[in-house]
Amino acid sequence: MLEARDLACLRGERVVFAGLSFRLEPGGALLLVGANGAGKSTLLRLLAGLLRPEAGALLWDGADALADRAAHAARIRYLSHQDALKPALTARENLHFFAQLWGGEVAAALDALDLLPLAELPARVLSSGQKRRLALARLGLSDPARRAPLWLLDEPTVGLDAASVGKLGALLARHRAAGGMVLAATHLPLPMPGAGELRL
Ligand SMILES: Nc1ncnc2c1ncn2[C@@H]1O[C@H](COP(=O)(O)OP(=O)(O)OP(=O)(O)O)[C@@H](O)[C@H]1O
Repeated sequence: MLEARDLACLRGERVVFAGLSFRLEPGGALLLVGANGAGKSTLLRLLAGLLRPEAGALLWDGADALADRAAHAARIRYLSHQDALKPALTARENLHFFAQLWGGEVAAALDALDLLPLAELPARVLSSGQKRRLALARLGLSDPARRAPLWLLDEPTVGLDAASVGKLGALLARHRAAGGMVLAATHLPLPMPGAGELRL
Protein backbone atom coordinates (compact mmCIF):
# COMPACT_ATOMS: atom_id res chain seq x y z
CA MET A 1 0.00 0.00 0.00
CA LEU A 2 1.13 3.55 -0.79
CA GLU A 3 0.67 6.26 1.81
CA ALA A 4 1.62 9.93 1.66
CA ARG A 5 1.76 11.71 5.02
CA ASP A 6 1.84 15.50 5.21
CA LEU A 7 3.97 15.88 2.09
CA ALA A 8 5.36 19.29 1.22
CA CYS A 9 7.35 20.21 -1.86
CA LEU A 10 9.30 23.32 -2.85
CA ARG A 11 10.16 24.30 -6.42
CA GLY A 12 12.65 27.14 -6.48
CA GLU A 13 11.72 29.24 -3.45
CA ARG A 14 8.01 28.48 -3.67
CA VAL A 15 5.92 25.99 -1.72
CA VAL A 16 4.02 24.08 -4.41
CA PHE A 17 2.01 22.03 -1.91
CA ALA A 18 2.11 21.23 1.81
CA GLY A 19 0.23 19.00 4.23
CA LEU A 20 -0.71 16.58 1.45
CA SER A 21 -1.88 13.16 2.66
CA PHE A 22 -3.53 10.25 0.86
CA ARG A 23 -3.56 6.45 0.72
CA LEU A 24 -3.80 4.10 -2.20
CA GLU A 25 -4.68 0.43 -1.74
CA PRO A 26 -3.99 -2.42 -4.19
CA GLY A 27 -6.44 -2.09 -7.09
CA GLY A 28 -6.99 1.59 -6.29
CA ALA A 29 -6.74 4.62 -8.54
CA LEU A 30 -6.45 8.34 -7.94
CA LEU A 31 -6.97 11.19 -10.38
CA LEU A 32 -4.80 14.25 -9.72
CA VAL A 33 -6.65 17.36 -10.77
CA GLY A 34 -6.02 21.07 -10.43
CA ALA A 35 -5.19 24.20 -12.38
CA ASN A 36 -2.05 24.64 -14.46
CA GLY A 37 0.86 24.98 -12.05
CA ALA A 38 -1.04 23.44 -9.11
CA GLY A 39 1.70 20.81 -8.67
CA LYS A 40 0.37 17.63 -10.33
CA SER A 41 3.57 16.87 -12.27
CA THR A 42 5.63 17.86 -9.24
CA LEU A 43 3.74 15.33 -7.09
CA LEU A 44 4.19 12.57 -9.69
CA ARG A 45 7.94 13.31 -9.88
CA LEU A 46 8.12 13.16 -6.09
CA LEU A 47 6.23 9.83 -6.03
CA ALA A 48 8.62 8.53 -8.72
CA GLY A 49 11.55 9.34 -6.42
CA LEU A 50 12.87 12.08 -8.72
CA LEU A 51 12.29 14.88 -6.18
CA ARG A 52 12.78 14.87 -2.42
CA PRO A 53 9.86 16.02 -0.26
CA GLU A 54 10.65 19.10 1.81
CA ALA A 55 8.58 17.62 4.65
CA GLY A 56 6.42 14.58 5.32
CA ALA A 57 6.85 10.95 4.39
CA LEU A 58 6.09 8.59 1.57
CA LEU A 59 5.44 5.06 2.81
CA TRP A 60 5.21 1.75 1.00
CA ASP A 61 3.66 -0.98 3.13
CA GLY A 62 4.38 1.19 6.17
CA ALA A 63 8.12 1.72 5.52
CA ASP A 64 9.94 4.71 3.99
CA ALA A 65 9.40 4.22 0.24
CA LEU A 66 12.38 6.37 -0.77
CA ALA A 67 14.97 4.83 1.57
CA ASP A 68 15.95 2.29 -1.08
CA ARG A 69 15.84 4.05 -4.47
CA ALA A 70 16.43 0.89 -6.50
CA ALA A 71 13.59 -0.93 -4.74
CA HIS A 72 11.29 2.04 -5.33
CA ALA A 73 12.27 2.28 -9.02
CA ALA A 74 11.36 -1.39 -9.45
CA ARG A 75 7.84 -0.84 -8.09
CA ILE A 76 6.91 2.06 -10.38
CA ARG A 77 6.26 2.83 -14.04
CA TYR A 78 6.44 6.57 -14.63
CA LEU A 79 5.07 8.13 -17.82
CA SER A 80 5.95 11.82 -17.96
CA HIS A 81 4.87 14.49 -20.45
CA GLN A 82 7.72 13.25 -22.65
CA ASP A 83 7.32 10.05 -24.63
CA ALA A 84 10.96 8.94 -24.14
CA LEU A 85 11.21 7.22 -27.53
CA LYS A 86 14.33 6.64 -29.61
CA PRO A 87 13.37 8.30 -32.92
CA ALA A 88 15.62 6.13 -35.13
CA LEU A 89 14.32 2.83 -33.70
CA THR A 90 11.10 1.28 -34.95
CA ALA A 91 8.06 1.05 -32.69
CA ARG A 92 8.86 -2.64 -32.13
CA GLU A 93 12.54 -1.92 -31.34
CA ASN A 94 11.58 0.82 -28.88
CA LEU A 95 9.44 -1.64 -26.93
CA HIS A 96 12.03 -4.41 -27.27
CA PHE A 97 14.52 -2.19 -25.39
CA PHE A 98 12.16 -2.01 -22.39
CA ALA A 99 11.16 -5.67 -22.68
CA GLN A 100 14.82 -6.54 -22.07
CA LEU A 101 14.60 -4.64 -18.76
CA TRP A 102 11.15 -5.72 -17.64
CA GLY A 103 10.26 -8.85 -19.60
CA GLY A 104 6.89 -9.24 -21.30
CA GLU A 105 5.66 -9.79 -24.84
CA VAL A 106 6.42 -6.98 -27.29
CA ALA A 107 3.77 -8.05 -29.81
CA ALA A 108 1.04 -8.20 -27.14
CA ALA A 109 2.07 -4.78 -25.77
CA LEU A 110 1.94 -3.28 -29.29
CA ASP A 111 -1.43 -4.91 -29.93
CA ALA A 112 -2.90 -3.52 -26.69
CA LEU A 113 -2.61 0.00 -28.17
CA ASP A 114 -3.37 -1.14 -31.74
CA LEU A 115 0.19 -0.52 -32.89
CA LEU A 116 0.95 -3.76 -34.76
CA PRO A 117 0.28 -2.12 -38.18
CA LEU A 118 2.89 0.56 -37.28
CA ALA A 119 5.43 -1.78 -35.65
CA GLU A 120 8.14 -1.50 -38.30
CA LEU A 121 8.01 2.29 -38.69
CA PRO A 122 10.72 4.41 -37.06
CA ALA A 123 9.30 6.32 -34.09
CA ARG A 124 10.29 9.65 -35.69
CA VAL A 125 7.63 9.29 -38.42
CA LEU A 126 4.77 8.49 -36.03
CA SER A 127 2.14 11.16 -35.40
CA SER A 128 2.03 12.73 -31.94
CA GLY A 129 -0.92 10.56 -30.88
CA GLN A 130 0.80 7.44 -32.23
CA LYS A 131 3.97 8.37 -30.27
CA ARG A 132 1.87 8.73 -27.12
CA ARG A 133 0.32 5.31 -27.79
CA LEU A 134 3.81 3.81 -28.15
CA ALA A 135 4.89 5.42 -24.87
CA LEU A 136 1.77 3.98 -23.21
CA ALA A 137 2.38 0.56 -24.75
CA ARG A 138 5.35 0.20 -22.38
CA LEU A 139 2.79 -0.23 -19.58
CA GLY A 140 1.73 -3.50 -21.20
CA LEU A 141 5.22 -4.98 -20.80
CA SER A 142 6.69 -6.94 -17.90
CA ASP A 143 6.41 -10.53 -16.83
CA PRO A 144 4.42 -11.24 -13.66
CA ALA A 145 7.56 -11.61 -11.51
CA ARG A 146 8.74 -8.10 -12.45
CA ARG A 147 5.35 -6.38 -12.50
CA ALA A 148 5.54 -2.80 -11.21
CA PRO A 149 2.45 -2.25 -9.02
CA LEU A 150 2.41 1.57 -9.06
CA TRP A 151 1.74 3.39 -12.35
CA LEU A 152 2.35 7.16 -12.33
CA LEU A 153 0.88 8.77 -15.44
CA ASP A 154 1.23 12.44 -16.39
CA GLU A 155 -1.49 13.50 -18.85
CA PRO A 156 -1.61 10.03 -20.43
CA THR A 157 -4.43 10.80 -22.88
CA VAL A 158 -3.07 14.00 -24.46
CA GLY A 159 -3.35 13.63 -28.24
CA LEU A 160 -5.17 10.26 -28.11
CA ASP A 161 -8.24 9.53 -30.23
CA ALA A 162 -11.35 8.06 -28.56
CA ALA A 163 -10.54 4.46 -29.54
CA SER A 164 -7.05 4.74 -28.00
CA VAL A 165 -8.47 6.24 -24.79
CA GLY A 166 -10.68 3.14 -24.59
CA LYS A 167 -7.69 0.84 -25.10
CA LEU A 168 -5.78 2.66 -22.37
CA GLY A 169 -8.83 2.25 -20.12
CA ALA A 170 -8.73 -1.50 -20.71
CA LEU A 171 -5.01 -1.61 -19.84
CA LEU A 172 -5.63 0.33 -16.61
CA ALA A 173 -8.55 -1.93 -15.66
CA ARG A 174 -6.45 -5.06 -16.21
CA HIS A 175 -3.63 -3.63 -14.09
CA ARG A 176 -6.00 -2.77 -11.25
CA ALA A 177 -7.77 -6.13 -11.42
CA ALA A 178 -4.35 -7.73 -10.82
CA GLY A 179 -3.85 -5.57 -7.70
CA GLY A 180 -2.00 -2.70 -9.37
CA MET A 181 -2.47 0.98 -8.52
CA VAL A 182 -2.73 4.04 -10.75
CA LEU A 183 -2.12 7.73 -10.07
CA ALA A 184 -2.87 9.88 -13.09
CA ALA A 185 -2.69 13.65 -13.54
CA THR A 186 -5.13 14.82 -16.14
CA HIS A 187 -7.22 17.69 -17.48
CA LEU A 188 -9.08 15.26 -19.77
CA PRO A 189 -11.58 12.49 -19.10
CA LEU A 190 -9.87 9.21 -18.26
CA PRO A 191 -11.82 5.95 -18.00
CA MET A 192 -10.95 4.78 -14.47
CA PRO A 193 -14.18 3.59 -12.79
CA GLY A 194 -14.19 4.10 -9.04
CA ALA A 195 -11.08 6.29 -9.01
CA GLY A 196 -10.75 8.80 -6.19
CA GLU A 197 -9.90 12.43 -6.85
CA LEU A 198 -7.05 14.40 -5.33
CA ARG A 199 -7.40 18.10 -6.00
CA LEU A 200 -4.22 20.18 -5.76
N1 LIG B 1 12.39 23.36 -11.86
C1 LIG B 1 11.54 24.24 -11.34
N2 LIG B 1 11.97 25.33 -10.69
C2 LIG B 1 11.11 26.25 -10.17
N3 LIG B 1 9.77 26.10 -10.23
C3 LIG B 1 9.30 25.02 -10.87
C4 LIG B 1 10.13 24.04 -11.45
N4 LIG B 1 9.35 23.08 -12.00
C5 LIG B 1 8.09 23.46 -11.76
N5 LIG B 1 8.05 24.62 -11.09
C6 LIG B 1 6.84 25.32 -10.65
O1 LIG B 1 6.11 24.44 -9.81
C7 LIG B 1 4.71 24.68 -9.97
C8 LIG B 1 4.01 23.36 -10.23
O2 LIG B 1 4.35 22.89 -11.54
P1 LIG B 1 3.78 21.53 -12.09
O3 LIG B 1 4.45 21.27 -13.40
O4 LIG B 1 3.89 20.49 -11.04
O5 LIG B 1 2.23 21.90 -12.30
P2 LIG B 1 1.04 21.05 -12.93
O6 LIG B 1 -0.08 21.03 -11.94
O7 LIG B 1 1.53 19.73 -13.41
O8 LIG B 1 0.63 21.97 -14.17
P3 LIG B 1 -0.01 21.64 -15.62
O9 LIG B 1 -1.50 21.41 -15.41
O10 LIG B 1 0.25 22.92 -16.38
O11 LIG B 1 0.72 20.48 -16.22
C9 LIG B 1 4.57 25.71 -11.10
O12 LIG B 1 4.31 26.96 -10.54
C10 LIG B 1 5.91 25.68 -11.78
O13 LIG B 1 6.23 26.92 -12.32
